[in-house]
Amino acid sequence: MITIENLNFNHSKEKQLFQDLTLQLNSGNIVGLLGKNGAGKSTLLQLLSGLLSQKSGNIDINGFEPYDKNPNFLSDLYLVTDEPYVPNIKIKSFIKNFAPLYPNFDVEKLKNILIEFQLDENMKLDKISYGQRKKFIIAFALATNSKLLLLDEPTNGLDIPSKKIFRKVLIESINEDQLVMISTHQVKDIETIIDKIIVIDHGRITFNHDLYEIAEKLQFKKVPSIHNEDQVFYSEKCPEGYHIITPVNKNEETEVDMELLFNAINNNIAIHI
Ligand SMILES: Nc1ncnc2c1ncn2[C@@H]1O[C@H](COP(=O)(O)OP(=O)(O)OP(=O)(O)O)[C@@H](O)[C@H]1O
Repeated sequence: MITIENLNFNHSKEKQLFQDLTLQLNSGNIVGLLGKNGAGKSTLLQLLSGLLSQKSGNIDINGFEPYDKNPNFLSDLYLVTDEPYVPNIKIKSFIKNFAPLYPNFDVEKLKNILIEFQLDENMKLDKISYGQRKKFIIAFALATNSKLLLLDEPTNGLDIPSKKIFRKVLIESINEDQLVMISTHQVKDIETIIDKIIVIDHGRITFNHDLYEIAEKLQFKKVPSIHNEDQVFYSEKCPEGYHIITPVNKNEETEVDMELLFNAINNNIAIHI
């Protein structure tokens, strides 16, 4: 669905951010795009949505080059930015004006998600909180049924119950034809819903694996002390002892602790998968 080949990009007057970046992503996945501040997550989402143009290299999304801004491409893509721009109108006017731009828009789905998020169609978008606006835009994005959903820090500003509802409505909403990319630092917010992790650092992809591969190859445990250091890829001290990442032993699978894994990758620990 997405093929990126030898992508080179820098913001004007800035040093090179992406250098020969190559990446292939298929539909049917919810991808967690992780990375430290300034790693290039938002820039990558802007390149994929055609807001920015690469300096060289190719981006192909279902046969479209994003920066060409073909209407058929734009009507099958939704980018939720961290600070979504919304006009000063009621939710119902927003739906009336913008839903027709998306041929697969599902009004019933939107209404159901608005109920889940406790939003009312008569609310004015400039009179609601940042978190409520964010929830509305997430609901709208899901209702477009776009093949590509790009969510930049979607859980920023959401309270704890709303984060749970976000995960629920996302999982219920998407199908195998869609690809969802969620950029975040809030690893815990998305660890139960993503099936692939991509980590970028200084514009380079430093980790790109499916969850099932990680669960098959690594174990995440809490131990009182560390005995065999050779067998431990990464450890962090905790009140009960240590959180550790080890290779899988005797085919015993554990739940992936994404925050621990992310910390290990950020500490340049070689994780063998
Ligand atoms: N409009 C811009 N003009 C110049 N430089 C920019 C612009 N936007 C981003 N950058 C720079 O590009 C790099 C990548 O920024 P980007 O916003 O993509 O990172 P990010 O991973 O999304 O960070 P964060 O997690 O803080 O949102 C940073 O060094 C940033 O300073």
